[in-house]
Amino acid sequence: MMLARETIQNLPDSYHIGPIHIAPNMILAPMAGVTDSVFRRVILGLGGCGLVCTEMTNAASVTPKALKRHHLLDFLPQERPLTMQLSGNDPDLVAAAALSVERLGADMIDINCGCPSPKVTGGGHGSALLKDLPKLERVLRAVTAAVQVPVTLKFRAGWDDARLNYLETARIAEDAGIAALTLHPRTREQEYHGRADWSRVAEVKRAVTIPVVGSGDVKTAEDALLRLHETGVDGVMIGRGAMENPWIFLQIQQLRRGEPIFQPTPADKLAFLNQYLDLCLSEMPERLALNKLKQLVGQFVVGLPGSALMRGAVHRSSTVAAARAEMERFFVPFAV
Ligand SMILES: Cc1cc2nc3c(=O)[nH]c(=O)nc-3n(C[C@H](O)[C@H](O)[C@H](O)COP(=O)(O)O)c2cc1C
Repeated sequence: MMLARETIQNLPDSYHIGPIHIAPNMILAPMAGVTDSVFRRVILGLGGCGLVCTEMTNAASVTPKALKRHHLLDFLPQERPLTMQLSGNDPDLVAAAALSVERLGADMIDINCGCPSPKVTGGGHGSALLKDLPKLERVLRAVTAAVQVPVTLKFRAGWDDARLNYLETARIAEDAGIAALTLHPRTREQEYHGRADWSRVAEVKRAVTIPVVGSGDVKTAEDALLRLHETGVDGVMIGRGAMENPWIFLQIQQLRRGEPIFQPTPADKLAFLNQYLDLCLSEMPERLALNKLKQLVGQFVVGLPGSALMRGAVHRSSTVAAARAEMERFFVPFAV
Protein backbone atom coordinates (compact mmCIF):
# COMPACT_ATOMS: atom_id res chain seq x y z
CA MET A 1 0.00 0.00 0.00
CA MET A 2 1.25 3.47 -0.88
CA LEU A 3 0.34 6.36 1.39
CA ALA A 4 -1.17 9.51 -0.08
CA ARG A 5 1.01 12.64 -0.08
CA GLU A 6 -1.30 14.39 2.41
CA THR A 7 -1.28 11.38 4.78
CA ILE A 8 2.54 11.36 4.74
CA GLN A 9 2.69 15.07 5.51
CA ASN A 10 0.43 14.61 8.54
CA LEU A 11 2.52 11.82 10.11
CA PRO A 12 4.36 12.79 13.31
CA ASP A 13 8.07 13.36 12.72
CA SER A 14 9.37 13.83 16.26
CA TYR A 15 8.59 13.05 19.90
CA HIS A 16 10.01 13.64 23.37
CA ILE A 17 11.51 11.16 25.83
CA GLY A 18 11.41 13.18 29.03
CA PRO A 19 13.16 16.44 28.09
CA ILE A 20 14.94 14.92 25.07
CA HIS A 21 13.62 15.78 21.63
CA ILE A 22 13.89 12.90 19.16
CA ALA A 23 13.79 14.33 15.64
CA PRO A 24 13.33 12.74 13.21
CA ASN A 25 11.48 9.88 14.91
CA MET A 26 13.50 7.22 13.07
CA ILE A 27 15.89 5.28 15.26
CA LEU A 28 18.88 3.04 14.58
CA ALA A 29 18.33 -0.27 16.44
CA PRO A 30 21.01 -1.46 18.83
CA MET A 31 22.80 -4.43 17.21
CA ALA A 32 25.57 -6.26 19.05
CA GLY A 33 28.70 -6.51 16.92
CA VAL A 34 27.41 -3.88 14.46
CA THR A 35 26.24 -0.57 15.93
CA ASP A 36 29.52 0.52 17.44
CA SER A 37 30.60 4.17 17.41
CA VAL A 38 31.89 3.93 13.80
CA PHE A 39 28.66 2.47 12.40
CA ARG A 40 26.54 4.96 14.36
CA ARG A 41 28.54 7.91 13.02
CA VAL A 42 28.34 6.60 9.46
CA ILE A 43 24.54 6.30 9.72
CA LEU A 44 24.15 9.72 11.36
CA GLY A 45 26.40 11.20 8.65
CA LEU A 46 24.06 9.97 5.89
CA GLY A 47 21.15 11.85 7.51
CA GLY A 48 17.59 11.16 8.65
CA CYS A 49 18.31 9.23 11.85
CA GLY A 50 17.18 10.86 15.10
CA LEU A 51 18.51 8.53 17.78
CA VAL A 52 21.26 5.94 18.14
CA CYS A 53 22.03 3.38 20.82
CA THR A 54 25.11 1.45 21.90
CA GLU A 55 25.32 -2.30 21.60
CA MET A 56 23.92 -4.18 24.61
CA THR A 57 26.43 -4.14 27.47
CA ASN A 58 26.30 -6.49 30.43
CA ALA A 59 25.89 -4.41 33.58
CA ALA A 60 28.59 -6.51 35.24
CA SER A 61 31.08 -5.29 32.63
CA VAL A 62 30.61 -1.58 33.33
CA THR A 63 33.86 -1.26 35.27
CA PRO A 64 36.80 1.00 34.28
CA LYS A 65 38.94 -2.05 33.46
CA ALA A 66 36.27 -3.88 31.43
CA LEU A 67 35.26 -0.70 29.55
CA LYS A 68 38.87 -0.28 28.31
CA ARG A 69 38.84 -3.89 27.11
CA HIS A 70 35.50 -4.13 25.30
CA HIS A 71 35.02 -0.46 24.22
CA LEU A 72 31.23 -1.08 23.93
CA LEU A 73 30.36 2.29 25.47
CA ASP A 74 32.90 4.40 23.55
CA PHE A 75 31.29 7.29 21.69
CA LEU A 76 32.06 10.68 20.14
CA PRO A 77 30.23 13.98 20.80
CA GLN A 78 28.44 13.98 17.42
CA GLU A 79 26.45 10.85 18.39
CA ARG A 80 23.76 12.69 20.31
CA PRO A 81 21.20 11.98 21.55
CA LEU A 82 22.78 8.67 22.59
CA THR A 83 21.16 5.80 24.46
CA MET A 84 23.37 3.30 26.27
CA GLN A 85 21.84 -0.16 26.63
CA LEU A 86 22.42 -2.41 29.63
CA SER A 87 21.50 -6.01 30.35
CA GLY A 88 21.31 -7.67 33.73
CA ASN A 89 18.92 -9.06 36.32
CA ASP A 90 20.39 -7.98 39.66
CA PRO A 91 18.62 -4.71 40.59
CA ASP A 92 21.54 -3.28 42.63
CA LEU A 93 24.13 -4.23 40.05
CA VAL A 94 22.15 -2.82 37.11
CA ALA A 95 21.39 0.37 39.08
CA ALA A 96 25.09 0.85 39.89
CA ALA A 97 26.00 0.27 36.23
CA ALA A 98 23.30 2.76 35.18
CA LEU A 99 24.82 5.39 37.45
CA SER A 100 28.26 4.78 35.93
CA VAL A 101 26.80 4.96 32.43
CA GLU A 102 25.06 8.23 33.26
CA ARG A 103 28.43 9.61 34.38
CA LEU A 104 30.00 8.43 31.12
CA GLY A 105 27.59 10.78 29.36
CA ALA A 106 24.56 8.71 28.29
CA ASP A 107 21.54 10.86 27.40
CA MET A 108 19.31 7.87 28.15
CA ILE A 109 19.66 4.36 29.50
CA ASP A 110 17.85 1.43 27.91
CA ILE A 111 17.26 -1.89 29.66
CA ASN A 112 17.40 -4.94 27.42
CA CYS A 113 14.52 -7.36 27.89
CA GLY A 114 14.60 -8.86 24.42
CA CYS A 115 17.91 -10.55 23.64
CA PRO A 116 17.10 -14.19 22.72
CA SER A 117 20.68 -15.52 22.80
CA PRO A 118 20.99 -18.56 25.11
CA LYS A 119 24.26 -17.08 26.43
CA VAL A 120 22.26 -14.09 27.70
CA THR A 121 19.02 -15.77 28.72
CA GLY A 122 20.98 -18.57 30.44
CA GLY A 123 22.19 -15.95 32.92
CA GLY A 124 18.62 -14.70 33.41
CA HIS A 125 19.23 -11.53 31.37
CA GLY A 126 17.62 -10.18 28.19
CA SER A 127 14.34 -11.85 27.21
CA ALA A 128 14.61 -14.25 30.20
CA LEU A 129 13.24 -11.35 32.29
CA LEU A 130 9.92 -11.81 30.46
CA LYS A 131 9.52 -15.02 32.45
CA ASP A 132 9.95 -13.18 35.74
CA LEU A 133 8.11 -9.85 35.58
CA PRO A 134 8.43 -9.17 39.36
CA LYS A 135 12.22 -9.33 38.90
CA LEU A 136 12.04 -7.11 35.81
CA GLU A 137 10.02 -4.62 37.83
CA ARG A 138 12.64 -4.61 40.63
CA VAL A 139 15.38 -3.94 38.09
CA LEU A 140 13.44 -1.12 36.46
CA ARG A 141 12.55 0.51 39.78
CA ALA A 142 16.16 0.31 41.00
CA VAL A 143 17.47 1.90 37.80
CA THR A 144 14.89 4.69 37.57
CA ALA A 145 15.60 5.55 41.22
CA ALA A 146 19.38 5.61 40.66
CA VAL A 147 19.69 8.01 37.70
CA GLN A 148 18.44 11.39 36.53
CA VAL A 149 18.43 10.62 32.79
CA PRO A 150 15.36 8.97 31.22
CA VAL A 151 15.32 5.17 31.38
CA THR A 152 13.71 3.22 28.55
CA LEU A 153 12.88 -0.46 28.03
CA LYS A 154 13.29 -2.60 24.89
CA PHE A 155 11.36 -5.84 25.05
CA ARG A 156 9.79 -8.69 23.11
CA ALA A 157 6.16 -9.84 22.99
CA GLY A 158 6.72 -12.70 25.41
CA TRP A 159 8.79 -15.83 25.90
CA ASP A 160 6.65 -17.89 23.51
CA ASP A 161 3.16 -17.86 22.00
CA ALA A 162 1.71 -19.47 25.14
CA ARG A 163 3.19 -16.70 27.29
CA LEU A 164 2.50 -13.44 25.48
CA ASN A 165 2.79 -10.71 28.12
CA TYR A 166 3.68 -7.54 26.25
CA LEU A 167 0.75 -5.53 27.60
CA GLU A 168 1.50 -6.51 31.19
CA THR A 169 5.20 -5.77 30.69
CA ALA A 170 4.40 -2.37 29.19
CA ARG A 171 2.12 -1.40 32.10
CA ILE A 172 4.63 -2.57 34.72
CA ALA A 173 7.35 -0.55 33.01
CA GLU A 174 5.23 2.60 32.84
CA ASP A 175 4.37 2.27 36.56
CA ALA A 176 8.06 1.78 37.38
CA GLY A 177 8.92 5.17 35.86
CA ILE A 178 10.13 4.03 32.45
CA ALA A 179 10.10 7.01 30.07
CA ALA A 180 9.59 5.20 26.74
CA LEU A 181 9.16 1.69 25.37
CA THR A 182 10.42 -0.16 22.31
CA LEU A 183 8.65 -3.38 21.38
CA HIS A 184 10.16 -5.93 18.98
CA PRO A 185 6.88 -7.84 18.64
CA ARG A 186 8.36 -11.32 18.13
CA THR A 187 8.57 -13.80 20.98
CA ARG A 188 11.86 -15.07 22.33
CA GLU A 189 11.07 -18.47 20.83
CA GLN A 190 10.71 -16.88 17.38
CA GLU A 191 14.20 -15.37 17.65
CA TYR A 192 14.33 -13.66 14.21
CA HIS A 193 12.00 -16.06 12.37
CA GLY A 194 8.47 -15.42 11.18
CA ARG A 195 6.98 -11.96 10.90
CA ALA A 196 7.14 -9.08 13.37
CA ASP A 197 3.45 -8.53 14.23
CA TRP A 198 3.08 -4.75 14.46
CA SER A 199 -0.54 -5.03 15.66
CA ARG A 200 1.05 -5.84 19.05
CA VAL A 201 2.97 -2.56 18.89
CA ALA A 202 -0.30 -0.73 18.20
CA GLU A 203 -1.88 -2.46 21.22
CA VAL A 204 0.97 -1.32 23.47
CA LYS A 205 0.66 2.23 22.15
CA ARG A 206 -3.01 2.22 23.15
CA ALA A 207 -2.26 0.72 26.59
CA VAL A 208 0.24 3.29 27.91
CA THR A 209 0.75 7.05 27.89
CA ILE A 210 4.55 7.05 27.48
CA PRO A 211 6.10 7.09 23.97
CA VAL A 212 6.15 3.75 22.15
CA VAL A 213 8.53 2.73 19.37
CA GLY A 214 8.18 -0.35 17.16
CA SER A 215 11.03 -2.51 15.88
CA GLY A 216 11.05 -5.29 13.30
CA ASP A 217 11.21 -5.98 9.57
CA VAL A 218 11.27 -2.37 8.35
CA LYS A 219 13.19 -2.67 5.08
CA THR A 220 12.10 0.33 2.99
CA ALA A 221 11.19 3.99 3.47
CA GLU A 222 7.58 3.11 2.60
CA ASP A 223 7.54 0.38 5.29
CA ALA A 224 8.64 2.89 7.94
CA LEU A 225 5.95 5.45 7.13
CA LEU A 226 3.26 2.75 6.78
CA ARG A 227 4.12 1.41 10.27
CA LEU A 228 3.86 4.95 11.70
CA HIS A 229 0.52 5.46 9.97
CA GLU A 230 -1.03 2.07 10.83
CA THR A 231 0.01 1.83 14.48
CA GLY A 232 0.11 5.41 15.73
CA VAL A 233 3.53 4.78 17.29
CA ASP A 234 5.82 7.64 18.22
CA GLY A 235 8.87 6.28 16.41
CA VAL A 236 10.17 3.49 14.20
CA MET A 237 13.38 1.59 14.87
CA ILE A 238 15.39 0.07 12.03
CA GLY A 239 18.08 -2.60 12.44
CA ARG A 240 18.89 -5.08 9.66
CA GLY A 241 17.23 -2.76 7.15
CA ALA A 242 19.95 -0.20 7.91
CA MET A 243 22.70 -2.78 7.44
CA GLU A 244 21.21 -3.72 4.08
CA ASN A 245 20.56 -0.13 3.07
CA PRO A 246 22.32 2.48 5.25
CA TRP A 247 20.60 5.22 3.20
CA ILE A 248 17.15 4.14 4.46
CA PHE A 249 16.90 6.99 7.00
CA LEU A 250 17.78 9.56 4.34
CA GLN A 251 15.25 7.95 1.96
CA ILE A 252 12.50 8.20 4.62
CA GLN A 253 13.25 11.93 4.97
CA GLN A 254 13.14 12.38 1.19
CA LEU A 255 9.85 10.46 0.94
CA ARG A 256 8.33 12.72 3.59
CA ARG A 257 9.48 15.84 1.78
CA GLY A 258 8.26 14.62 -1.61
CA GLU A 259 11.85 14.77 -2.92
CA PRO A 260 13.39 12.26 -5.35
CA ILE A 261 14.58 9.20 -3.43
CA PHE A 262 18.35 8.61 -3.52
CA GLN A 263 19.00 5.23 -5.16
CA PRO A 264 22.60 4.11 -4.56
CA THR A 265 24.41 2.78 -7.63
CA PRO A 266 26.79 -0.20 -7.39
CA ALA A 267 29.62 2.36 -7.36
CA ASP A 268 28.00 4.15 -4.37
CA LYS A 269 27.69 0.81 -2.57
CA LEU A 270 31.30 -0.14 -3.16
CA ALA A 271 32.42 3.35 -2.08
CA PHE A 272 30.31 3.02 1.08
CA LEU A 273 31.90 -0.30 2.05
CA ASN A 274 35.40 1.03 1.36
CA GLN A 275 34.77 4.20 3.39
CA TYR A 276 33.32 2.18 6.26
CA LEU A 277 36.36 -0.09 6.17
CA ASP A 278 38.75 2.91 6.09
CA LEU A 279 37.05 4.41 9.12
CA CYS A 280 37.21 1.09 11.00
CA LEU A 281 40.92 0.73 10.10
CA SER A 282 41.65 4.23 11.43
CA GLU A 283 40.13 3.33 14.81
CA MET A 284 40.80 -0.37 15.44
CA PRO A 285 43.25 -3.18 14.61
CA GLU A 286 43.00 -4.69 11.09
CA ARG A 287 41.65 -8.02 12.39
CA LEU A 288 38.75 -6.30 14.14
CA ALA A 289 38.05 -3.98 11.18
CA LEU A 290 37.90 -7.02 8.88
CA ASN A 291 35.44 -8.74 11.24
CA LYS A 292 33.22 -5.63 11.26
CA LEU A 293 33.22 -5.59 7.47
CA LYS A 294 32.35 -9.30 7.31
CA GLN A 295 29.40 -8.75 9.65
CA LEU A 296 28.08 -5.80 7.61
CA VAL A 297 28.58 -7.38 4.17
CA GLY A 298 26.30 -10.29 5.11
CA GLN A 299 23.25 -7.98 5.17
CA PHE A 300 24.51 -5.27 2.82
CA VAL A 301 24.44 -7.47 -0.28
CA VAL A 302 21.24 -9.37 0.60
CA GLY A 303 19.13 -9.90 -2.53
CA LEU A 304 21.81 -8.91 -5.07
CA PRO A 305 22.52 -11.61 -7.71
CA GLY A 306 25.63 -13.62 -6.80
CA SER A 307 25.76 -12.15 -3.30
CA ALA A 308 26.11 -15.53 -1.55
CA LEU A 309 29.36 -16.23 -3.43
CA MET A 310 30.71 -12.75 -2.68
CA ARG A 311 29.75 -13.04 0.99
CA GLY A 312 31.56 -16.38 1.21
CA ALA A 313 34.65 -14.96 -0.49
CA VAL A 314 34.80 -11.93 1.84
CA HIS A 315 34.29 -14.20 4.84
CA ARG A 316 37.24 -16.36 3.75
CA SER A 317 39.49 -13.31 3.26
CA SER A 318 42.25 -13.16 5.82
CA THR A 319 43.42 -9.63 4.96
CA VAL A 320 41.67 -6.33 4.28
CA ALA A 321 43.35 -6.18 0.83
CA ALA A 322 41.87 -9.57 -0.12
CA ALA A 323 38.40 -8.52 1.09
CA ARG A 324 38.59 -5.26 -0.91
CA ALA A 325 39.54 -7.23 -4.05
CA GLU A 326 36.49 -9.51 -3.59
CA MET A 327 34.20 -6.50 -3.15
CA GLU A 328 35.58 -4.89 -6.35
CA ARG A 329 35.15 -8.16 -8.24
CA PHE A 330 31.51 -8.26 -7.13
CA PHE A 331 30.41 -4.66 -7.63
CA VAL A 332 32.34 -3.56 -10.72
CA PRO A 333 30.41 -5.77 -13.24
CA PHE A 334 27.12 -4.21 -12.01
CA ALA A 335 28.45 -0.79 -12.98
CA VAL A 336 28.99 -1.60 -16.71
C1 LIG B 1 23.06 -8.74 14.71
C2 LIG B 1 21.99 -8.24 15.66
C3 LIG B 1 22.34 -7.81 16.91
C4 LIG B 1 21.36 -7.33 17.80
N1 LIG B 1 21.74 -6.85 19.02
C5 LIG B 1 20.83 -6.25 19.82
C6 LIG B 1 21.23 -5.60 21.03
O1 LIG B 1 22.43 -5.53 21.37
N2 LIG B 1 20.25 -5.04 21.79
C7 LIG B 1 18.92 -5.07 21.43
O2 LIG B 1 18.07 -4.54 22.14
N3 LIG B 1 18.53 -5.66 20.29
C8 LIG B 1 19.45 -6.23 19.47
N4 LIG B 1 19.05 -6.77 18.29
C9 LIG B 1 17.62 -6.67 17.88
C10 LIG B 1 17.39 -5.40 17.05
O3 LIG B 1 17.61 -4.23 17.82
C11 LIG B 1 15.95 -5.36 16.48
O4 LIG B 1 15.02 -5.22 17.52
C12 LIG B 1 15.61 -6.61 15.66
O5 LIG B 1 16.69 -6.96 14.80
C13 LIG B 1 14.35 -6.41 14.79
O6 LIG B 1 14.49 -5.29 13.97
P1 LIG B 1 14.98 -5.34 12.41
O7 LIG B 1 14.08 -6.30 11.69
O8 LIG B 1 14.84 -3.91 11.97
O9 LIG B 1 16.40 -5.83 12.42
C14 LIG B 1 20.00 -7.30 17.41
C15 LIG B 1 19.65 -7.74 16.13
C16 LIG B 1 20.62 -8.20 15.26
C17 LIG B 1 20.21 -8.65 13.87
